[in-house]
Amino acid sequence: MIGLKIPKNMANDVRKILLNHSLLNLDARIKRDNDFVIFPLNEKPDQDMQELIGQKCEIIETAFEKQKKGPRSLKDYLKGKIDDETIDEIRGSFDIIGDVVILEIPDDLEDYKELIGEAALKFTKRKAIFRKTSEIKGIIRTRELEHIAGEDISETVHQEFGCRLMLDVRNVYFSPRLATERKRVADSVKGGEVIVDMFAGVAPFPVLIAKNHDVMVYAIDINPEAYKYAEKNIELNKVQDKVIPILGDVREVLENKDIKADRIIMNLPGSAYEFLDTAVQHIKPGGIIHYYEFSESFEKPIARLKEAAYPRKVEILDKRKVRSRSPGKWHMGIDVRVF
Ligand SMILES: C[S@@+](CC[C@H](N)C(=O)[O-])C[C@H]1O[C@@H](n2cnc3c(N)ncnc32)[C@H](O)[C@@H]1O
Repeated sequence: MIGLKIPKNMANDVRKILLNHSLLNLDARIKRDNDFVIFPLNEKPDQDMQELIGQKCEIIETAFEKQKKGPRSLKDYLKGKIDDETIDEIRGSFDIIGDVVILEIPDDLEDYKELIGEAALKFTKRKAIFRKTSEIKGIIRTRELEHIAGEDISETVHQEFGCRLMLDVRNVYFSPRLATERKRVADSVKGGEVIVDMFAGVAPFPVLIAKNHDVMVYAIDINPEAYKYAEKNIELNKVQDKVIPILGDVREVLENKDIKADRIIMNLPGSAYEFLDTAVQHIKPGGIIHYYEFSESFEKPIARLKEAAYPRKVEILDKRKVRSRSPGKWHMGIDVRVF
């Protein structure tokens, strides 16, 4: 069977990436020794995935023991009670944030919510299970949640690429699904940069960047709760001398500060376009904007970027579908250099 051999200290983060991309073979047992972990894979990861995981990974051919019998998956726990297709849908909706699991349960399974919650609790071995009861909405981008199993705790510490991120899932925006996007951006940073995260939330981008580079990051957010956790996370990750948290509307904050940035992060995909003029005013010649937008195609966000920058010239460095938003619509990421 194909295995992915990686140094032990990377195992936790890589396991999450493999699970998110359905690459981990759950029927086989992970191998471990003092220095390395070997994950059993369903298929060989493509080049992009291998680069993301890191250069220290090695694809090898090796034998794995079979997993012990007993309920291991959500399907095993719910067998005979809910049909397999619906369980797959619920499983696909899982967001695991620290000790908290957030999942989606279709309305017609309302009567089974406690059962599903208990199964999710056993399956994930986390502390609290919440059900999504609204879309992400409003300026601060939070959603309503219903507690369905375990302890009713919504504050937790999530681990991501060596960073510890404290947050309350009820009061702030946070998506573990953006972990690989954050890593991609952080990996492109160079030492000495001045960076502005215009919509920083609990500061996952700034903390990851500052942990790995000698930089100065301004982490701005309008949500007082997100600001509070950003302050905590900066302290938890010991990056106080590199990240400055600022509470306020980014337009007003930047209007009163003479900041010129080498890099600006604009992860507010529903309305970041309204703030492009501010970003262009504060980006240095040759600086990079990481711009995000919900869109069906790349054309619209690219046209908006060009229009906002005019008469300055832009170079599109990269464009990608970060994740699916709804059928036909994507959370697009565009990296652009502004001259
Ligand atoms: C989609 S979240 C992104 C959070 C963070 N970048 C992350 O990856 O987790 C967008 C954030 O923008 C903040 N926000 C919305 N409008 C804002 C504004 N005008 N000025 C500053 N922050 C704003 C929200 O409070 C929210 O935390």
